[in-house]
Amino acid sequence: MKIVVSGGGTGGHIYPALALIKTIQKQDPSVEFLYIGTEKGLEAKIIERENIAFKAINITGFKRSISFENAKTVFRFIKGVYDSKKIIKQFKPDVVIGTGGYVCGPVVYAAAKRKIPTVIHEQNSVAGLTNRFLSRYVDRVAICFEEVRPFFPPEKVIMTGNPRASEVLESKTTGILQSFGLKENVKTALIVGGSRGARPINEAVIKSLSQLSNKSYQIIYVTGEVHYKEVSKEAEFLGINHNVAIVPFIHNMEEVLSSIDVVVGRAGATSLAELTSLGIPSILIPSPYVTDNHQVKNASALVNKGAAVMLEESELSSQRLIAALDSILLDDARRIAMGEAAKKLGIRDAADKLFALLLELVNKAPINK
Ligand SMILES: CC(=O)N[C@H]1[C@@H](OP(=O)(O)OP(=O)(O)OC[C@H]2O[C@@H](n3ccc(=O)[nH]c3=O)[C@H](O)[C@@H]2O)O[C@H](CO)[C@@H](O)[C@@H]1O
Repeated sequence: MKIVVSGGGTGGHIYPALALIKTIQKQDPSVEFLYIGTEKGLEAKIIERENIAFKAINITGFKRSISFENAKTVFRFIKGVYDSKKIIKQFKPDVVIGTGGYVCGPVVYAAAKRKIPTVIHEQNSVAGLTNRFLSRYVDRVAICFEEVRPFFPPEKVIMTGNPRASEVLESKTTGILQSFGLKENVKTALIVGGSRGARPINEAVIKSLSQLSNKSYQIIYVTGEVHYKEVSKEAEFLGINHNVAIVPFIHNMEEVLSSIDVVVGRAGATSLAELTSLGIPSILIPSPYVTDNHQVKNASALVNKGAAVMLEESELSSQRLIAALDSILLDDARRIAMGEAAKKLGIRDAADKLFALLLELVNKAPINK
């Protein structure tokens, strides 16, 4: 069997794709994959590290206001469809899956037009623009939140959950905290502003560093690649203690998460799938800069069940951040209750469900289409 996978821009669209690929490779090593992304998105770097065949097309997203850039995007979309058709004709996939981000648009559209079975995977509680457009053409729409169902043609929708929820479960590793220069038996918070880092979170964390470095708990603080230099300089100036480890990005997040007691982060859907799968309490600061404010809706699904607390970016301050961390890390009963509430929300067999959906489509498809 041959599968084309496409998804990109940010980690939230790429890691579910990668988790699905890894699950399928384990269950059927004969399956061949081709990943189609862009050179500029995070996918080029992430997929390259995994030894998966990768082809890039050139495409950008639409701007919300009318602009000359949008005219260029239309042209790039048409060119993207043309290039995707060529790649697809050559690779001859049995099924094509898009996991979000604008790169999926031309790839999945081209596949549907060539009558190849197609699936899109929507991670969020509000549908992304590309997935809304593609849902008219694809065979199935796999979702992770019930709230998103009404955005799509009802007969195509199937609840699978996010494959990353399955992957993080299998990755219990010991000695991870030591690899960050931290202690193994001390309560640990992970602070991370999504896959690209978030300046407003970084600003609040920098202001909190001196106080945090005197706490009985320890911190892994992921700045985001582009912010790392600036944050490290500030931290050096402040002379932080050895209980805070600062890194630009974590490539083995699935291993690290199993040693974490609380996460402070954005409310990206893939991160939330990981947290609920493992039952990790969280302090969520939804990004206000995303389509239809969907991170607030993602976060609310956890907050309403007692699995997370939400801090709006507009009310974020070092005092609030430290108080939220203290209230969970210094209160065992609360931390455990939040963790249990999170665990109840996890869909842990998501990767198997998504693979089963692909198989169903491939087996139904007429031969020699
Ligand atoms: C600004 C933006 O458009 N954000 C969207 C993007 O977020 P973003 O890409 O930040 O997505 P998520 O927070 O959902 O997922 C991030 C992924 O990257 C991984 N990771 C992160 C940091 C790191 O150092 N190492 C690492 O491996 C996480 O473990 C996770 O698997 O996609 C999500 C899923 O569609 C959406 O919900 C978000 O709204």
